[in-house]
Amino acid sequence: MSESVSRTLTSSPGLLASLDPLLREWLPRQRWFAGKGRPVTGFSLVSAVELLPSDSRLGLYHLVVRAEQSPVPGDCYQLLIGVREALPPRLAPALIGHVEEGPLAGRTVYEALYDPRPAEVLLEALRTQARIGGLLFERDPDQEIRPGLVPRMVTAEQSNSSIVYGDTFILKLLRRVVPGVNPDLELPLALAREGCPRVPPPTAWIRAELAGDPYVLGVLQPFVQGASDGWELALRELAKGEDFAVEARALGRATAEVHTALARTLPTVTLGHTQLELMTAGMVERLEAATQAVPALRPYAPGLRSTFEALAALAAEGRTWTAQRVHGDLHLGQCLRSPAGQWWLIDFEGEPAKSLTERRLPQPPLRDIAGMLRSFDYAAHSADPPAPGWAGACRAAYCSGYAEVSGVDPRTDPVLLRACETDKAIYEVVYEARHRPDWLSVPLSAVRRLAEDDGAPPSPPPPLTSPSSRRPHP
Ligand SMILES: Nc1ncnc2c1ncn2[C@@H]1O[C@H](COP(=O)(O)OP(=O)(O)O)[C@@H](O)[C@H]1O
Ligand SMILES: O=P(O)(O)O[C@H]1O[C@H](CO)[C@@H](O[C@H]2O[C@H](CO)[C@@H](O)[C@H](O)[C@H]2O)[C@H](O)[C@H]1O
Repeated sequence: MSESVSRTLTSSPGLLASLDPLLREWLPRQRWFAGKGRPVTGFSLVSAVELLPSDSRLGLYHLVVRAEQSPVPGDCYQLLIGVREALPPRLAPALIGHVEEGPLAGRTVYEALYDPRPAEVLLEALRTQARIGGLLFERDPDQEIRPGLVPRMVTAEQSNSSIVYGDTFILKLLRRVVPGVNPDLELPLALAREGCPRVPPPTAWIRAELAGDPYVLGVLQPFVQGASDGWELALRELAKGEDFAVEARALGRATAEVHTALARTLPTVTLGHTQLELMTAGMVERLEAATQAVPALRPYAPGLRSTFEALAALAAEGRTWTAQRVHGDLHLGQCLRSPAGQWWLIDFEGEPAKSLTERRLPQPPLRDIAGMLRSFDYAAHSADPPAPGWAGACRAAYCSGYAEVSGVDPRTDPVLLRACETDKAIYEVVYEARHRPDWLSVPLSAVRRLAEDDGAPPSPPPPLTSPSSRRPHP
């Protein structure tokens, strides 16, 4: 490995103190900062590794810091901090600030991922399977990484941060990090072992042992070149007044391929009365918490609760369900279509708001299906004017595609499907209220429909190929 990467130091004591005022201001503004709405009251250092010497022209620190948000315990974040005398204009958007005192006094610190050199350092460490301080850069021995791939930071709105290398690989660096097995690495590795072609197989990853706990900090995967995500494609078709049912059906097939591979390779369990009680109790609890957080939900709470009660009633009659590992946060933005027309599923991290333990629990596959059904509805209701007929055709085609591969049509289980969709719509209301208040009306409109409907099961599966049913403009 290169000379520059080989120098590792633990943090000097004053490092975090000198960065503290700058990070307090900068961190809460980041899209991936999970603790929005509560001020950061301080930082504690979990780990510091100097990847490029800070007394050189360009320094680079890898930090894991806990952002205290008293009185609640704060989250831990992975930061890559570049250090320079001054920032060239092209790096202006990456500025964190000018350090006043401490070991970096007089220097400028910035978000290093915007800068090609620090990004190259990470890829080089993965390529050479470096061990730097507590950071373990590991690679699938059967996959090669060519040296010298040119990095560029992905600028899309993300929960984490990604760098594309030469259109060959994409490295996702997790931002809010928690100890334990991370499904974003665990599930794609399991699917790769199973030979599932719908998920890019991890090439390399960054792990760390921090304060005695194991962490996954990043995953490098093949980059699907020229791909568009399902959300962009759906909006494009909607804007043209075009049907998306053919793609929705292909997405249903891809989802079923992933589910069947996961069920083959990882344990499945039967959910009986007790587990179902726990599951519905969780749904009701999330509803209660959501109505506290978002008062606009309150009028709909009784209608939404009755959906969960219908599920509890089925369980009480002795109905059981099979649960397995699932994607956990499936929506159109997590699906990539290659120029050759193949669909890939990405981002197996699960819902960021849930604990790692919850995200790794086996779930009914209808959880993911509900996520995608919601996503068609999201696209249709973010269009102007809303296009519920378009969403209906996509939802039907998606279920049909799923049934073709798995042998199970999701619509034959309407009570659980409706409960999962309702739970997801409630999650989305909270997510939007916290991250994108302008979008709140989209899941709220679904909540209104789900609460006002009397819970009658959806109509039987419609034909696979229906003509474009986008509602004409009123
Ligand atoms: N293997 C890949 N090939 C091409 N683009 C990808 C790949 N993985 C992710 N992306 C792009 O990067 C974006 C962010 O990836 P994602 O895993 O969803 O991150 P996050 O967890 O931060 O939301 C995706 O929306 C997609 O556009
Ligand atoms: O992709 P992430 O893991 O960051 O997921 C989070 O953000 C998503 C938005 O970017 C959010 O998805 C919601 O909005 C989508 C449109 O932007 C829509 O397609 C999804 O159906 C809807 O849930 C997701 O919920 C959140 O976890």
